[in-house]
Parts: sequence; C-alpha cells; structure tokens
Amino acid sequence: MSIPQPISNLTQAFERTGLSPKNNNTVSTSPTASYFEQHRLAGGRRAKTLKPFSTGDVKILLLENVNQTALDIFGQQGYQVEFLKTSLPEEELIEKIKDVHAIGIRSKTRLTANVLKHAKNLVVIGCFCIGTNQVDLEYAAKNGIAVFNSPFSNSRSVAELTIAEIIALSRELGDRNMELHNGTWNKKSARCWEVRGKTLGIVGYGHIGSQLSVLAESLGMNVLYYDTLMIMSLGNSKQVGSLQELLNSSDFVTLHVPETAETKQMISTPQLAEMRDGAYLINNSRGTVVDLPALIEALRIGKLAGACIDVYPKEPRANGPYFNGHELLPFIDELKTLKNVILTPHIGGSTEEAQSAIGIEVGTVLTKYLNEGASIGAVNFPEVSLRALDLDQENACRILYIHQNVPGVLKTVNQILSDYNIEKQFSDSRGDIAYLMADVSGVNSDDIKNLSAELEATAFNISTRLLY
Ligand SMILES: NC(=O)C1=CN([C@@H]2O[C@H](COP(=O)(O)OP(=O)(O)OC[C@H]3O[C@@H](n4cnc5c(N)ncnc54)[C@H](O)[C@@H]3O)[C@@H](O)[C@H]2O)C=CC1
Ligand SMILES: O=C(O)C(=O)COP(=O)(O)O
Repeated sequence: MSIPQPISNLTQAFERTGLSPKNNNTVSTSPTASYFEQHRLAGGRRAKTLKPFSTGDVKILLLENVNQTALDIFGQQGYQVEFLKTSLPEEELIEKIKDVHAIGIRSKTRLTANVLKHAKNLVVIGCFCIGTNQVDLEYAAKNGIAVFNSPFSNSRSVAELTIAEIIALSRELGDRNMELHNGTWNKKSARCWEVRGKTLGIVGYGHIGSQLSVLAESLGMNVLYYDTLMIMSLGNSKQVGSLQELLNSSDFVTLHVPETAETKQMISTPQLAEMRDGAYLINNSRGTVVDLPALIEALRIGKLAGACIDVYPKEPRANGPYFNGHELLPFIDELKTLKNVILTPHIGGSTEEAQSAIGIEVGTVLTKYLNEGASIGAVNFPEVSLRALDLDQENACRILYIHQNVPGVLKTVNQILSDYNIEKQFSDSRGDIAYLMADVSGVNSDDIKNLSAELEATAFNISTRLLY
C-alpha cells in the first residue's frame, strides 16, 4: 500500500479554523519549524506571516496500544506522535486532546462531546478498530472533525474466535481446563456434543456475521441469520424474518451487531426465554447488547447450557488486576460461579494479523486526510477526494472548506475564488455537513492569506484548511 506524501515536497500549510467560538485559527508554532525554514529557503516562495507548518508540526496522540505499523507510517511523515498503551481517564484525555491535530484510539476511549469541545485543533479521529460507537460522530461532524475506522481488518479474527467458542462451549472446554488445572480429572461425555448438524443463529449478518457463516458451514453447521437489512445468504445459510424465529430455532446464538439504541439489551429476559432449552449464547459484539443480570439468571436456572462473553458494559482502561472496586466486579463474581461460562477480555479483534492490518489501514487514511484532505471512507463525513495537487504547478493551493449544507454556499465560495484559476473542484454533503475541495492556481502568499481569511469569514464556515 502506498503511503501518501505531503502535497508539496517543499512546504505544506496546514491551517485549522472554525472549531471554537474563539476561532483558534493558527496552530502553535512548530518546534520543528526548521523543516519549513530550510525548505522555504530552498523553495523560496512562501510567506512567513502565514505560519504554515510542515508535516513535522502535525501532532498525533495515539492511545490504547495502537499497532507499530501505524507508528511507522506516522514516523515516516515526520509527525509528532505521543503513544500510550492505555486509554485515559476523561480529565487527562481533555488535557491532552487540547493540543493535537489527530487522535488514534481503539474501542475503549470515549470521545464524547464533552471531551471533543476541548479539541480546538483536532481535524481527524482514527478508530483503529471496527466499532465507532465510542465517538460522538455527530458532534465531530458538526465541528469539522472527520472520523475513520477500519471496517473489516479484524473481522476474520472475530469470526475465528467465535468458531473456537462454539466448539469450546459444546465440549465444556473451559470447565474441563479449569478442573484439571485445579487437580480434578473429570472425563465425561454427557451433554458434550459435536457441532456438526447443529444450528447456528447469527444476529447481524455484516462483515463478521457473514464470514462466520461460511466458516460454520464448513464445520457442517446449519446457519440461520437475522438482520434488519435484506442480505444475500452465503452458502446454504438462510435469513429469518425475526429475532424470535432465530432464537426459537438455534442451538447457538451469536451476536454481531453494532452498539446502537436499537441493539441496547436486545438480549434480555424475554429473548432468553425464547431460546431453546440448553442452547448457548456468544456475545463478541458490544457489552450493551446483552442484559448481563438476565443472562446470569438464565444460566443459573439451566435454561442455557453455557455462554461466552468477550465484551462488557464497562471495561477496564488497562491490562492488569483491576477488579477491586471495578463496576464489572459483581457480574464477574457471579459469572465465575456458573458452569460452562467462558470470559475473555475483549480480544475478538486482538491478533497480530488484524492489529497490523488495522495500523496500516487507519494510519494510511489519516495520513491521506491530513496531507491531502481526502475523506474517502470517513464514517461521519462527506466523502471527497481529488487527484494530487500538481507539484509542477507554481503558486497552487488546495482549499479544504468544511461548511454547513445550506443554499448559497457555492455562489459565495466561487465568488471568493473567482479571481484565480480553479484547477479542479469537488463538493459533497452528508446531512447538515458539506465539504468542498478545490485546487486553485495563480495564487501568491498574500492571496492565500486573503483566501483563507475570506473563507473563514463566510457564515457557513465550519473549518477551513489550506494546503500548499
Ligand atoms: N469483540 C471484538 O473485539 C470486536 C467486536 N466488534 C463488534 O462487532 C460489531 C459488528 O461488526 P461488523 O460485522 O464488522 O459490522 P457490520 O456493520 O459489517 O455488520 C453489522 C450488521 O448488523 C446489522 N444490524 C444492525 N442493527 C441491527 C439490529 N437491531 N438487528 C439485527 N441486525 C442489525 C447490520 O444491518 C449489519 O448487517 C461491531 O460494530 C463491533 O461493535 C467488532 C470487531 C471486534
Ligand atoms: O474493532 C472493534 O470494534 C473491537 O471491538 C475491537 O476493539 P479493540 O481494538 O480490541 O479495542
């Protein structure tokens, strides 16, 4: 995969405006300003007064042990990277986010409106995972912050873990393992089954659910799935019309839906009652999807024969012995007394392959967004891209104008640009937000300064960045 280079080898201006009422439109002076200085002298065509900064001025905060592959990509760009292995408590996150242009997180870090309102320089968020429920996507979009994720790089890892869990539950592997570790030999076959010929019910037939469907059929399982969308069945799997139908007909139920208002506690007492006696439940999606006390009760009374849980309503921030005082403790204490319950610490996507691929994928899209403004693949934002700014073109500049999606914007913007040659221009909208990208030529440094000021002053401006 090729990593995008800065638009200009000589210089890159990177101006961020419009996030705060204060309109904090100039980023802090770079400790690596020498990069710009050297190249400015070599190129000799940039105005100092604009305070443009090079890729060496871009500050990125990476949390939750994002993979080395991403660090390598950002390192090649010369970005300033702060890397932490864990997520941060809200107070610390607020302090650190104030200063950065980009942040990389995984599933734990909550980027709420309360946190994001402090992020005056932030232009982009990278979720180095599939889920984006931990980010207030709407607030981010309204404030001109694009959000990217990795939509399928860990799907296979989750599907494989789920296959392992189906067999582990069916053979009570967790219990046999614990017993032998604790000195008990318990060779038994009662209520231990092959998975061949059993029915797997998949809730959510997206990237993970459909991949799992193929793997499960190769083990001889019958596959049913329930999804709110009509989706093409892979292999011999069959879509059913309701969650109830799936619960009534499955020996194993596995959840692969996102965290949304609709999926919150979608498996609670009534749904557990609809499951077959002696069925198994697997939750590798999000902790909010299952009502844990209801599941504990279904296991306790023997309605279910076992469960695997990888995700929890509240998860610890860091690895280690966290249980003392953690909100999860009462649930874990009860679950560990039950038979055939396998608990894992949110490791569905945690393989070397997945993490390395995610690092490359999200590292690359963040770099493209920072260096070129390309928003293809953003989850909350209009998707806009233009071929690279012509490097041979003297006095050219790329305008990245994020604005409210209201009538009259193009008229106003093109009026502002009308004195220059618009080499290319593209605009798209998503809901209330629109994003215009334009390359203009025939601009000198004063023109760039004026353009920037005029665009920022428009009533529709959310954020304006100029790259040159
Ligand atoms: N345990 C782990 O480490 C991991 C967990 N995940 C979780 O798995 C989820 C699913 O991942 P993907 O398959 O990649 O997502 P996806 O977006 O490809 O598929 C989700 C499917 O769920 C369906 N869906 C949404 N709401 C529904 C509802 N109320 N009822 C039935 N179906 C519904 C959608 O139509 C879609 O087909 C992610 O959102 C994430 O929360 C993802 C990766 C790793
Ligand atoms: O990809 C996802 O959505 C996951 O749940 C995996 O999250 P993680 O990167 O392990 O924090």
